[in-house]
Amino acid sequence: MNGIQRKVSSCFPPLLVRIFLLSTTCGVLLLTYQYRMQNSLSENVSKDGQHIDPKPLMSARITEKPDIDDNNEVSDTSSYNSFKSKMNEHSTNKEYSSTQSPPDERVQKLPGVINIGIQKCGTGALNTYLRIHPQLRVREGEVHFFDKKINHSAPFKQEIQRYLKMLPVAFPNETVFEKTPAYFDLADPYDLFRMNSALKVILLVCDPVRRVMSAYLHNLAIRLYSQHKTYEQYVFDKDGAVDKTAEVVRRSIYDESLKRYLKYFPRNQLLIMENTFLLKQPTLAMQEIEKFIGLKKFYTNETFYFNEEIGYHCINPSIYPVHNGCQGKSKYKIHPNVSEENVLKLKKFFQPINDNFMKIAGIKMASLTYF
Ligand SMILES: Nc1ncnc2c1ncn2[C@@H]1O[C@H](COP(=O)(O)OS(=O)(=O)O)[C@@H](OP(=O)(O)O)[C@H]1O
Repeated sequence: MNGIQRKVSSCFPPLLVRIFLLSTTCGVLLLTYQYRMQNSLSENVSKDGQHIDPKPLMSARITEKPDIDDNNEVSDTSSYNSFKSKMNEHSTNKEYSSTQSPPDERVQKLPGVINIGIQKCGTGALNTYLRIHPQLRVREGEVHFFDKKINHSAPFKQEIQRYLKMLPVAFPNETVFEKTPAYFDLADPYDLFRMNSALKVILLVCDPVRRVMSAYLHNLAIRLYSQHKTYEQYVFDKDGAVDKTAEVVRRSIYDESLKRYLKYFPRNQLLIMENTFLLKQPTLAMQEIEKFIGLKKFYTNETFYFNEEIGYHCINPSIYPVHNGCQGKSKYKIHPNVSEENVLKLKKFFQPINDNFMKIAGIKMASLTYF
C-alpha cells in the first residue's frame, strides 16, 4: 500500500461498519416513506368516512379486488374503471390546461338504483348496457350485501357504512348502480328501503319455465348441482310432480317476493320489465330505464348491434370494446330439450302464480301467459 492509499483507507470505517450504516440508512428512509404514505391516505378520508379528498386520490392508486360473480366469472372492474376515467377526461378536460389534471371529486355514495333480479332473467345484460351511461357509476360484479353480508345483530347505520365501502366512488353528478339478483327473493326489502327510501328498483322478469332450466344449467356450471343427477331429478319429486321446494323452482315463484317489496316501496319506485323487451328492443328498453332513473337521454339505435354469432344484442365496440361489447361466455348457454310433458307440467304449475304476479304488478306479460 502506498501513502495515498493508506490515507484514503484510514478515512473509511471498516467493511462491517459500512454495511451496518448503509442498512440503517435504508431502513430509516423506508420507514419515513411508509409513514408519509399512511398519513396521506388517512388524511383523505373525512371523519364520517364518506368523503374522499380529490388530490391524494389522484396520486394514490385505487386498487379494487377483482370480483367473482355468481357465474364464477371475474368481472372486468379494471376495464370499466379505465373506460370511465377516459369518459370523465372527455367531459371535464376542457376546463384544464394540458399540464393540469382535473380534480377528482369522487365521493362514496349509496345507490340511487338497484337491479334486484330476477336471477337468470338478463340482469347481466342490463349491467353491460348501463355501465356505458355517463351519469351512472356501476358496481361491477354482485355485492350480495342485503342477502348475505348484512349482519342483523349490528346497528343498521354501521352496516350501511360497511356497505358503502363495497361500492365504487362516484362523481357528484353520477348515480351509483348495483345489481344483485338474489335481492328479489333472498333479501329483506325493508333493509333496502331504510338504506334509501327513494331508491329506484328495477326488476327484470322472464318466463319461469325457461328460468328453471337457466338456473339448473347455472347451478351445474358453478358445481352446486351434480353432473350425476338429471334435470328431472332436480325439478320433479318422486311422484313426478313439480317439486316446489327445489331451489330452481322456488326461485321461479315471483308473486310472493313482489308482494314483500310492495309492502315498503311505492309502485312507481319499481320498474318491472319483461326480459324479452330488453332482448328484442334494447334501445327502447334502455330509453325507458334511463327515463325511470331520471338520466339524460343517451341510448340510440347506434348504441347496439346484433351479434349474429351469439344471437344477442351487444354494445357497439366503438363505445365499449371489452368482449366486443357483449358479456362473458357463461351468459349465453344452449338449453337442452325438455319433454313436452314435463314442460306442460311446469306451465300448469306456474300459470296461477304468474297470473297473481301480473295482477299485483298491474302488467300483462306474454312470456308469463302460457294458455
Ligand atoms: N342481451 C340480452 N338481453 C336480455 N337477456 C339476455 C341477454 N343476453 C343474455 N340474456 C339472458 O340472460 C340470462 C342470464 O341472466 P342473468 O344475467 O340475470 O344471470 S345471473 O342471474 O346474473 O347469473 C341468459 O340465460 P341463459 O340463456 O340460460 O344463459 C340469457 O337468457
